[in-house]
Amino acid sequence: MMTDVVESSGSPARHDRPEDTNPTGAAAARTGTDDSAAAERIVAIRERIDEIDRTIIALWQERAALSQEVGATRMAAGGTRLVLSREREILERFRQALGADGTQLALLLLRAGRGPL
Ligand SMILES: C=C(O[C@@H]1C=C(C(=O)O)C=C[C@H]1O)C(=O)O
Repeated sequence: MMTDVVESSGSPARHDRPEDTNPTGAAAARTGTDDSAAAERIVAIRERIDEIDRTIIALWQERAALSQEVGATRMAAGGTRLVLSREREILERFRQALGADGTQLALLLLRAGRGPL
């Protein structure tokens, strides 16, 4: 029978799984499965995911600081705070590499570099 489960994203998803086979043990609480081989692999993959996330956060912060420094340097020299042609290049780079999500990501990156407008 179909059962409703709430996945970690918070959105409900439907699975063909009898209620009495829902994973319920301690490993399942951490990884979403009672299968020990799968749980072990998931834990290993998550270590790399966590490493990647730390790198992304550090790079995000470095980029924002550099972008703010460019803006401050330019304004101190009498230039503009933003250069829209350069921003368009960056949006296009991310769109080409990642599609529509890339555009959204680039918009967030550019916003982080601007600080409050
Ligand atoms: C960092 C710069 O200044 C601003 C910020 C940008 C960015 O975060 O990439 C790009 C263009 C400018 O609007 C730059 O001109 O390179």
